[in-house]
This record gives sequence, C-alpha cells and structure tokens, in this order.
Amino acid sequence: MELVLQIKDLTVHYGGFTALDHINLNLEQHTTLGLVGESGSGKSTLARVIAGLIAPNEGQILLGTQELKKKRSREQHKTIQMIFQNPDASLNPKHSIRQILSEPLLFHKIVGRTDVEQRCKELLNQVHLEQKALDKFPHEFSGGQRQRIAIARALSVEPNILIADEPTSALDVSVQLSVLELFNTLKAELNLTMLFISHDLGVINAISDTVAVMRQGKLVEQSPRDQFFIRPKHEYSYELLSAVPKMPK
Ligand SMILES: Nc1ncnc2c1ncn2[C@@H]1O[C@H](COP(=O)(O)OP(=O)(O)OP(=O)(O)O)[C@@H](O)[C@H]1O
Repeated sequence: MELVLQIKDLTVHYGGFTALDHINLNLEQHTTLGLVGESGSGKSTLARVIAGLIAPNEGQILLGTQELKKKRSREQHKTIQMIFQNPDASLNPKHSIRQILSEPLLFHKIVGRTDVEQRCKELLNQVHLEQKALDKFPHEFSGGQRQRIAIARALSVEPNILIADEPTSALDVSVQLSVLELFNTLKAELNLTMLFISHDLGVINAISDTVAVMRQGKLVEQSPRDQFFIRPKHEYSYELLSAVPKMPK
C-alpha cells in the first residue's frame, strides 16, 4: 500500500508546554486512520499541523515524497482539507451556499465558470442535500445539514487527504449517525484517504481501517482496527477500551 502521508518526529510546543512529543504516524492511500485519545491529548493540534494551520517546532510531514514546509503552495493547501467540529468554522454566514461552494472551485480552477453551477449541484447531491439549497444561507440549515455543506466544500477541491476533527461531536445525537454514515458512503464512493479524529470509540470503530492512540502528546499505538479492538498493543489502549461501558458491533 502506498503511504500518502508520513509524520516523522513531529513536535509542537505551546510556550513551555509540549502538546505533541515526537509523533510518528503513517497514512495509507484510500484508508481511514481513526485518531483517538482523551481530551487534551493533542489530537486537534496534530490535525492542525498536518493541515498547515500551525507550524511544528520539530519534525517532518511528507506528502508522498514531498516535504510540506511552513509556507505551503496553493496546490499543497488544496491537497489536505479539514472538517471541523463546528461546521460554522468553514461557512461564511453572509455567503449563499452557491458562493460557498463555487469559491474554492474557481480559486483552485477545478472547473471553468460555465461548469460551476453543475459541479455545485453534484456536490450537494454527494452529501444528500437538495439543489435548492444553493440559493440559501448557512443559518437556514440545521447543524447536521451545515456539516454536510462543510463536507461538500472540503470535497469540492478534490483533496488527496480529508481530515475530520470530531465532525459529529457538536451535532444532536439523532443526526450524528447519519453524518457518520455519509462519511462511510463517501469513503467508499470516492476512495477517500482520511484522518478521522474522535474521542468516541464507537465512532472510531465504525469508520476506521487503522486506529492510532494518543496520550499526553505522545502516540502510544497504531494498529489495524480489528486488532486494536480485540487485542490492543498498549496498556493505555486497554484502559480506554475498558472505560467504554458497551461497544457497538
Ligand atoms: N493555542 C494553544 N495555546 C496553549 N495551549 C494549547 C493551545 N491549543 C491547545 N493547547 C493545549 O494543548 C493540549 C492539546 O490540545 P488539543 O486541542 O490538541 O487536544 P485534543 O486531544 O484535541 O483535545 P480535545 O479532544 O479536548 O479537543 C491541551 O492541553 C490544550 O490545553
């Protein structure tokens, strides 16, 4: 299997506090890596460094064979897209859904002007929203629908890697499952490569091919999903698993 992303000895300090401590992690093409760990273990920091939102103090990020530096090219920015816990982080409230979806399509020259409308409709279709959504604004949608729009926006530029940071955690329990199912459908349909962050082991079990565990800024385990849930390698993973009252599946 081809490695699309390699993280080598990645370290991030916030002042005197070490949020990431020499992290090594590999992401294989067309697979989903589930990143799990307690609150404050460094999951979001890792996601942000990979997405280029924070510069690391030490270490390397390799995209294929190319090293991602602090200053990234437009192409490199396009390649890794991120979905946040709160969809509003990536949706401008003053813009219609048409504007929200067309802007990255045109900026990154994914399609020409004449094809933008059609591509926006296809993107909405992909996230199971109706085409009439194009004329509306973010506040006219529910939280789950807004997350679908954020997903469509991230997918619009045809990224190589999608990072989803707790994408269902801020949603009502009733819609969490449908958004998770959407991720699973998209994963299969589009052959996505994903880094999927969640503190919820049920969610991790449902979406991941591989599971990585973080604790206090360190990566303590990276194992195939089934192995992690049946026979984890690290003592801390056992602790996490035994803290869950009842696992789905
Ligand atoms: N900008 C910042 N300045 C200082 N400390 C920070 C900053 N961002 C995060 N931290 C600290 O770094 C540690 C890791 O935070 P991070 O958000 O990466 O963890 P997390 O595993 O994603 O947690 P959560 O699940 O609660 O989001 C935490 O102790 C946090 O308080």
